[in-house]
Amino acid sequence: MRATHMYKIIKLNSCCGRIHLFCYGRLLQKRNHSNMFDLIWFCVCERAYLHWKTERMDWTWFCVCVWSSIFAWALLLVGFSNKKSRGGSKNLPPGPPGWPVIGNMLDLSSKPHQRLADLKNKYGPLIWLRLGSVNTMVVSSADAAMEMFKNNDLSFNGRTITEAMRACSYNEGSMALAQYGPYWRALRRICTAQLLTNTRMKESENVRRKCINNMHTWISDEMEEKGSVEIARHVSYMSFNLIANLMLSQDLVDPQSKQGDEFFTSVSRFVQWGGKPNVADFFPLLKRLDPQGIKKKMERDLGLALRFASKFVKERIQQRKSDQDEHRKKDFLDLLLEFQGDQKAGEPAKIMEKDVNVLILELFTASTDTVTSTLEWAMIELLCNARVLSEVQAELNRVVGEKTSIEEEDIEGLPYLQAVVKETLRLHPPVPLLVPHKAIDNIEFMGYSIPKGTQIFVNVWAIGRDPTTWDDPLYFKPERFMNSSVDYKGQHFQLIPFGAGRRICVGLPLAHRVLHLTLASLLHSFEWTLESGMTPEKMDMKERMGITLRKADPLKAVAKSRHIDQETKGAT
Ligand code: HEM
Repeated sequence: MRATHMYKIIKLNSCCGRIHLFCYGRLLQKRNHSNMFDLIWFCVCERAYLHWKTERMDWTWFCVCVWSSIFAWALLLVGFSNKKSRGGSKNLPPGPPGWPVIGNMLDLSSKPHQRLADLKNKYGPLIWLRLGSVNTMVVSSADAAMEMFKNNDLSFNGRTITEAMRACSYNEGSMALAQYGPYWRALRRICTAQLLTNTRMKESENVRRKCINNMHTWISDEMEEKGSVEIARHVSYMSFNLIANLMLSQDLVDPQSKQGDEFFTSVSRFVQWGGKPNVADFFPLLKRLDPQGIKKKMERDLGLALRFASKFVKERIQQRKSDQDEHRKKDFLDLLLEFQGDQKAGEPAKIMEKDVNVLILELFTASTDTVTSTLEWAMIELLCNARVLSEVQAELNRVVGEKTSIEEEDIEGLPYLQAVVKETLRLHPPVPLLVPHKAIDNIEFMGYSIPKGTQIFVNVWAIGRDPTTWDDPLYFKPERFMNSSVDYKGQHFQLIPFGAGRRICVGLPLAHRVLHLTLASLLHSFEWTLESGMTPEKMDMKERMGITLRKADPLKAVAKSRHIDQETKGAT
């Protein structure tokens, strides 16, 4: 039947018809290019045939035939170019069949980590996807992650750069997006040696204390004003100020006075554009067109945020020129401006001013949203698990007791609180697919031939919920970490919310301290309950995916200044 139709269509328009027949045959041959497509194609042929039969072939149908032929040719060309872009490799990991042109883009949905976790059940721990023209491999098990980070770290150390992140030449100054090489190494060294060493950490403890105390005041004020608190808002202001103090020696935001609001908002906006899926990333031809306008919006908001950063940098350059005070304590910005690279090792002699602006901005974005996401999820889980909440409070009573403020050294004695943080990061890693890596060579990996340039997603969200690794993986059970040495510092591949290997999060030592100190302080200073009318059963745990994974509706809770409950203390 189909053949008859096709034959008659040939008579309709000899040129178009031949092309149709050829393409149709090819598509039927490659059944994995979707039945849906065959169906649409068949309908076009069928309609054309009917028109021919009733001798009503007019311009409209002539155009349909011509356009569908052009489309068919485009498909064939894309098919060939895809084959070429696979580096000729046939030995690729399994994966779902893709659509013509768009490949597996529809397989991702708005929550790619969840959809990819489902696909893992069908295709196993390594999945191959074609996202438009971008070859992508998804790593979804602890063993595969170990193989990647332990035995092949160097080969997978590149970064894919999205169109949005090319706005204002951001990618050229960024550390997170720098390709593996001397510039990236120099920046890592400055961060680890100057900002995040143990000594620096100790020196900056009072800064963390101050920022957390300010947050307590904002929470109390909001409680008085509104009767409930949006926790994430205050945590994000707190961590923004914290990094501002470490880098620029000043507070930048204050929710009461709206001070620094413009800078804070422009940073939040540009983070939002950075996380939006952009078709231009998957079809090189669309890059110039920017069909969703994402790059344009990014240029606006990132441009504004960079102008703020540049203002701080310029002021500091001036201050350093006229500085009489030789004993002024240097902060991270001073160190960036003083940096002298090892040119023999290929490092830049100095970091250019425009790149200093980018780095300053990057540390704000990398730290604020991740810390906020983790602490918001921790509070949600605790407020929905009364037993865990009372256990962690009992531990705080026991160890910290009546002291009004918690010191960082107290954290060592709070293993249950530490387990709560690990459990939160297991279930709710803020960067669920890590920052995408890229294969910098053709590489043999776990029996497959992975072509150079392949984008790599590591699905830490799926790894954290893998039933072959974790008992009751979907339950919030901090106890699982109580007599276990598993932690998130990049050695235990079942728990890698900060990544692992050379590109592991450079801010981990800071994040580790901030998460514990802030959570302990929130719980020690306030008695928390859900808003009236809200119960754990009614709590909507839906996720919202931006650059980090956040709760779709921000958590609102009621905070009451806490006096230690002697009964709980006695009972434990
Ligand atoms: C809960 C807190 C945090 C989490 C979960 C987190 C997670 C991550 C992850 C998953 C990566 C990518 C790793 C990879 O590509 O394999 C990363 C990279 C990075 N993080 Fe964090 N992060 C956190 C806090 C911070 C903080 C506080 C800072 C800044 C002081 C920071 C700065 C960075 C930077 C600069 C990179 C890029 C590193 C590179 O490409 O070499 N992060 N982080």
